[in-house]
Amino acid sequence: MANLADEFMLEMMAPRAWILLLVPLLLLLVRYSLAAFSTNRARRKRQQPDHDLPPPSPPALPILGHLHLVGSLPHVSLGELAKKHGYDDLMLLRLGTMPVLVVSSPRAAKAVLCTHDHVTNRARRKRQQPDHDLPPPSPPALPILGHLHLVGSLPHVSLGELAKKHGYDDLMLLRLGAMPVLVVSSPRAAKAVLCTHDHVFATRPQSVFGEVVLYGPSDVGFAPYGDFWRQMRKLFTTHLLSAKKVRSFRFAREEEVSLVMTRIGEAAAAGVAVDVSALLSSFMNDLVCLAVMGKSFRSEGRNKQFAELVVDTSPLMSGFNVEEFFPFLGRLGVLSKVVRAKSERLRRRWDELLDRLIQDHENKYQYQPSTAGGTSDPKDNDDFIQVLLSVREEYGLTRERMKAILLDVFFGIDTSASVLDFTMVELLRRPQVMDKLQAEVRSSVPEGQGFVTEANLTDAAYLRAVIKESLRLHPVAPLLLPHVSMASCRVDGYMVPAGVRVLINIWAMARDARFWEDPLEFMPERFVDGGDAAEVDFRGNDFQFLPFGAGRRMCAGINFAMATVELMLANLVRCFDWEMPEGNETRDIDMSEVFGTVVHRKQNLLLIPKLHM
Ligand code: HEM
Repeated sequence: MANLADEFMLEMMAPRAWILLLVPLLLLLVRYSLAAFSTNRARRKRQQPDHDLPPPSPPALPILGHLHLVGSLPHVSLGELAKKHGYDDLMLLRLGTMPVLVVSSPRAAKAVLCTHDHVTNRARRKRQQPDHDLPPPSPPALPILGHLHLVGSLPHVSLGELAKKHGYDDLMLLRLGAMPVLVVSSPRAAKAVLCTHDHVFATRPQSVFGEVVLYGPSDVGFAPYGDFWRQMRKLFTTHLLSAKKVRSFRFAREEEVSLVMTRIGEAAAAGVAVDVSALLSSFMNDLVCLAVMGKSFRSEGRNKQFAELVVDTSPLMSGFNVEEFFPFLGRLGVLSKVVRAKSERLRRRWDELLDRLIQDHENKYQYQPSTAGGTSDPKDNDDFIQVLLSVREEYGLTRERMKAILLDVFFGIDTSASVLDFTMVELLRRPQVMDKLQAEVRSSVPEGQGFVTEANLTDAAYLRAVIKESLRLHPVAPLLLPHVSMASCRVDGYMVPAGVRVLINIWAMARDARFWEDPLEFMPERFVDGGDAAEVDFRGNDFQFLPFGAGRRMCAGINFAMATVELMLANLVRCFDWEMPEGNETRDIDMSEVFGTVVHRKQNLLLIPKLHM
């Protein structure tokens, strides 16, 4: 045995035996090392991938992708799927056409949400501070209607609420039927549209109404932007409604106001209620008739005919008509025929009244174009028809163009009457404001003087603040008149395509707590010295307050409107104290509105006047 052991030991010590023993051992070692190396490499590759391969995906179906693998509880089914395939960290799926990365481990979550957070945030930031070619954001839409079902009977209110709900505080792109509409809800975006890019947004939409009732359109308010509009606007602002011309109508205004005060005085003496809303409308109508025709046709009933025509025309002007949202319906014929027929009927009624008036003027004044420049200079006290006849050569005015311009003047009636109506209601609801206003106006008129004149009102700061506050809380054109983009344009970082209708929601901006203190309170004090909005005016430079618009298409009748509203309001509060009819409280006054080109209160205001003097 010992020999055998010795022999074995000797064998082992021999070099050949060592080699024989070592080779299989080495082979085994290499195999294990290689196996360990390759598994580690695969693990490492999964753990710290350093290649351009996408994350792994389970097998997918042709169109559905992995959609059929996602159950009603996606967190559960995605968890099970990842586990089943061993995709413990990341798994790339395709749900329909949408690629989706599923993150299932803390390490991968840290990589996405912490290490590479800037990549995901960049996309979010891009949406928040846009500087790209994307259109403005839109809420979800329905297939054919688009967002039409979201616009209620008071579009300024529903559009304001919609913008707020989705956080689209500046711009929001809607589709009303087939029509793309940009809704502007912040002063910054309004400034971009009406000031910075005013030249791009200065045109108006086309409509059957404009084509038929406004002869083309050949007026100022609805004419497309261009040389013709520029000429008509110049005519309007230099000859019809310049500050000088408005001053020259001062006595006519004072006379019309005194007539109204006399009528109210009679009601006061009889102790009966007055329909203040109706009275204000007929006052504005009579005043405009006087400005246009040079004399009142009240007794002949012609003033009333104009008033009725304005009321009948108003619904077609609002720009919220079905055939405009669905032009294909128009092309089918039925709808456009109805609208056209309605417009033609209105146009015939306007023609009948205006043609006669213009003809009378032509016969009476025998207008001859002057030799030099083809113009005879209009005089200060000429009525509007006289003015138009005297400059017709200079401006190339046809009979139709004259009528279109006169229509714009008539459309202005409604605005001022509605402003006065809203103001009276707010004053009744706030007796302290009424008292303060009455004190200011009454103290500015010398004792013994009958009615308030414009000369008495030069320092009436509170009166102006009251009117401003009324225009802020109740802008009578809450979406302005519609503008249209003439080219694609970057607004506030978003790309607005050409041909988009633009609505500026001045109603929402004037009630936005970001720009106004206690925005829903009627507080004229904000506009007087020391108030937080003392420097804010409505002349188109303060974009949180745009009752007359801003830029090129801003209201052309602002001087005429303000002079009239101030004088009428001053007389109403100076000559009378006002009470609600028996059994009614001021808190019962219905503030609901009716939308149109001009917004009105739904119910007429009935009040009992008490003579002050
Ligand atoms: C308080 C009364 C009034 C208010 C609140 C008012 C308001 C407005 C507004 C918001 C616009 C549209 C601006 C835009 O689209 O950017 C406008 C346009 C216009 N307004 Fe007035 N308005 C008033 C009275 C008048 C009066 C009395 C007249 C004429 C006698 C008049 C003539 C016009 C005209 C011609 C335009 C169209 C301007 C254009 O497109 O170039 N407005 N007005």
